[in-house]
Amino acid sequence: AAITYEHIKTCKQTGARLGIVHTPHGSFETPAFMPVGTQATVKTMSPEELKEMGAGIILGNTYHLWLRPGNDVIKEAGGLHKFMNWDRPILTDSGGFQVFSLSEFRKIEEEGVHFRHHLNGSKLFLSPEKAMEIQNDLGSDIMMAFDECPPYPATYEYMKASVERTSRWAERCLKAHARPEDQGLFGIVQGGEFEELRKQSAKDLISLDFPGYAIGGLSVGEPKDVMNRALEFTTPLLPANKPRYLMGVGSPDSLIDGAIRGVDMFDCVLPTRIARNGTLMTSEGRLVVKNAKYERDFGPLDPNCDCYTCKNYSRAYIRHLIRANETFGIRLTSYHNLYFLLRLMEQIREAIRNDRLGDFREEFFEQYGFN
Ligand SMILES: CNc1nc2cc3c(cc2[nH]1)N=C(N)NC3
Repeated sequence: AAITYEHIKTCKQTGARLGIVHTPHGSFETPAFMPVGTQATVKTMSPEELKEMGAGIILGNTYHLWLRPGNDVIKEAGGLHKFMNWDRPILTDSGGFQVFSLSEFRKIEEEGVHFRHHLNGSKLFLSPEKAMEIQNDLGSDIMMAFDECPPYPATYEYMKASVERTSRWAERCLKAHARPEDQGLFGIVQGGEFEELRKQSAKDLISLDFPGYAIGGLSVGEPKDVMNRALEFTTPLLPANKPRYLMGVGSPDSLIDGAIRGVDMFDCVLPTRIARNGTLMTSEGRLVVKNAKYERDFGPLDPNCDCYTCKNYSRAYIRHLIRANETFGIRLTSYHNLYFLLRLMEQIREAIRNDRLGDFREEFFEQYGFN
């Protein structure tokens, strides 16, 4: 099989697990954070810098790459790995979420979704088969099934019909899966905050025997306790010998709380997105470097960080670059934020090794300033 999960151990203090995911382009340790490279680049970072900071796998996006430059172009280049010069694992999202979050969308039918291009308004159509064809051309190691991503909140009735359709679409994705020996296809469990529907969705997808499962429909504006409760009754439904991927998460506290609840893989645009306006994640909490109080602060962004940015540049200098709209500024802030999250995942894995992730959560929350 293209994707296999190796369980190393489960933390004795929490439900967190330490593992390794093996893919055709190499392996990565879990729990893992996956930097997002929506348009075939993790914004402002080179592949060498991503490797230097320890990124084991990155994300690409079916929706965006289909629209621009086109999956045909990337296929002709020899696939996404060659096109972007990244020889480690790549996971591509299926476009399900992007259609519902980006496009003024028209109509969901059994066949697929009709919607308008989010940039030029032209009419478009995505289906399970089309999403699989695009990901096949991209050549990603992990493909995501094409699912319906209901808005939050949604009624039980709407969510029930949506889950049943997502299960039918998952089966169609499996049928359209051209190269299962080279690419792994993950099913996406939906069902919102309804335990019965999460159970139904998980049951349907497990019967299709995917090599990994994502938990979708979260991190869509629901309160954190709703997300944590949904995780508490969803992750135990999923097979212990396969990776569990919580889509679109997240912030440092959500990564720790997701790992504690048995999640193995995470992705989020947060680190690079907030970096672009000079907001940094540091060991003492969030820091907005444009703030006047840093004008003559010649210390590092984070005194407890040993990343390239923190070893070589000051808050004053980075503040200046960001205010002057100098591109080098967002390179430095992006590098630090990604490094911060990747190092947090290493600390989480270390805490699992030492059966103390609960204690680590207390220490981190105290220092970072979470409640
Ligand atoms: C940022 N929050 C977020 N929630 C998500 C949920 C999903 C997703 C992407 C997400 N991102 N992709 C899917 N194909 N389905 C579920």
